[in-house]
Amino acid sequence: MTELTDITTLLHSRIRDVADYPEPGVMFKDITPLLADPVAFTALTDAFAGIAERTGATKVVGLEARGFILGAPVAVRAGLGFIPVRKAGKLPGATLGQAYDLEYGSAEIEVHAEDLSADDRVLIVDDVLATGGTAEASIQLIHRAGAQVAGVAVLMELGFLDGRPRLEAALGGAPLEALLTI
Ligand SMILES: O=P(O)(O)OC[C@H]1O[C@H](OP(=O)(O)OP(=O)(O)O)[C@H](O)[C@@H]1O
Ligand SMILES: Nc1ncnc2[nH]cnc12
Repeated sequence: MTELTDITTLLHSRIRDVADYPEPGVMFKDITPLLADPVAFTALTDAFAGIAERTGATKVVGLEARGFILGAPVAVRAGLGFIPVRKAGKLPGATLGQAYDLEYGSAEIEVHAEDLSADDRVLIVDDVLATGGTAEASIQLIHRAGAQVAGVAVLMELGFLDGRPRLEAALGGAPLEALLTI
């Protein structure tokens, strides 16, 4: 087995399918088994940190909540600052906000405007790319804050929900890297 096949197999084996959660018809991809396995979690962190280095990122943005768990160790490993993009109403300072729809509902995300500047190239980290609504809204937020998007890195892409074309349009040439496609 090649190294790439190895990590793909390992990560895939640590994702649990939960049918009809959080609502009927959704196959929920649960990453908690992966988080509980230090070998898999470290391999994932290293893979994302490699993407941060290759894309010349200067900051890592994590998308609440699972993107915080995955993104914060990536920032530390890559020696970069971490910026939380939070669900609306959770950040105490001056924020920029963006509404969006996702596979099971709608929401609004916010970022502290002062956390990003025109010099920044941001790698957005999350666990799942589904419809692409969350990642697209975060790209819009980063652009509105005046910063550049270095790329989007996700653990898994749910290919049947067609998030990629939508996101690639928003990314304008920056890479969308999915370690697994389901
Ligand atoms: O591509 P999309 O259709 O936007 O869906 C993907 C998003 O949905 C999930 O987050 P969720 O909002 O459920 O929040 P959580 O991490 O707090 O559980 C997931 O962690 C992604 O952020
Ligand atoms: N099917 C799914 N599993 C886990 N997280 C998700 N976010 C959006 N859709 C999801």
